[in-house]
Amino acid sequence: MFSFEQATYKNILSVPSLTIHEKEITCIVGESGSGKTTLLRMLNHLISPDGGRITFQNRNLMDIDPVELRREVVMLPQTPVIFQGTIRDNLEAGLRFSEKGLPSEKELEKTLKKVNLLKALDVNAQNLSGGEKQRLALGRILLMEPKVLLLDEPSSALDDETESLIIQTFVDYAKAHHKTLVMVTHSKSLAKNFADRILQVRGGEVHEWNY
Ligand SMILES: Nc1ncnc2c1ncn2[C@@H]1O[C@H](COP(=O)(O)OP(=O)(O)OP(=O)(O)O)[C@@H](O)[C@H]1O
Repeated sequence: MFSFEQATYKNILSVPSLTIHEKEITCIVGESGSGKTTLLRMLNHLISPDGGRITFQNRNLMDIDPVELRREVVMLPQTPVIFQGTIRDNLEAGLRFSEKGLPSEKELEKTLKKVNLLKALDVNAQNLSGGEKQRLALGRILLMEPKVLLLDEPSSALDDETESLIIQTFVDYAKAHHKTLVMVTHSKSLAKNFADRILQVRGGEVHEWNY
């Protein structure tokens, strides 16, 4: 689905050859600062390689309109983006951005239940806790129904229970809907539990980790 060909980024990453397969759960592990987030950001073209190329469904990422790409390849960053306004505004934001139709009231409420956010749609999103904001951002992504979900490890500000809930929700969703999930995690045991394949970033290189 994604293919790296001699792709390099500054002196941070050098990836001569790497394929990320469709409908698999790929976990990315590696020490802090090794380049895991950088790798994830390359997949939805938040940054582009300064050498070589990356393809998505056999098309060079450079040739794909970023709005079109991010309709299909959606990232949940370490610290979620929360917009001014209500929970409803925030749930609808992704669909507005990707120029998709807006969901019904019922769909919005169903999504809140899915991510275990038991709040009214008209609540001001700024007043939510860190974990609730993370779940709201997750709900926004689920509504977009992208082909590929990119999950950067939820910030360490979250308690373990909330973190595993978010990851579990992502994994269940990806499995049930045959989505491709690429997930950064510091936890090798978590990766072993969930991943079809584990990639390790180390010394600027990316290798398959066979445990
Ligand atoms: N745009 C950039 N320009 C220069 N250096 C950068 C840039 N982006 C990231 N870096 C550096 O590249 C390295 C890898 O960063 P990255 O965020 O990808 O690591 P990580 O493995 O995700 O770390 P963590 O587990 O701590 O989140 C770090 O040393 C970081 O400071």
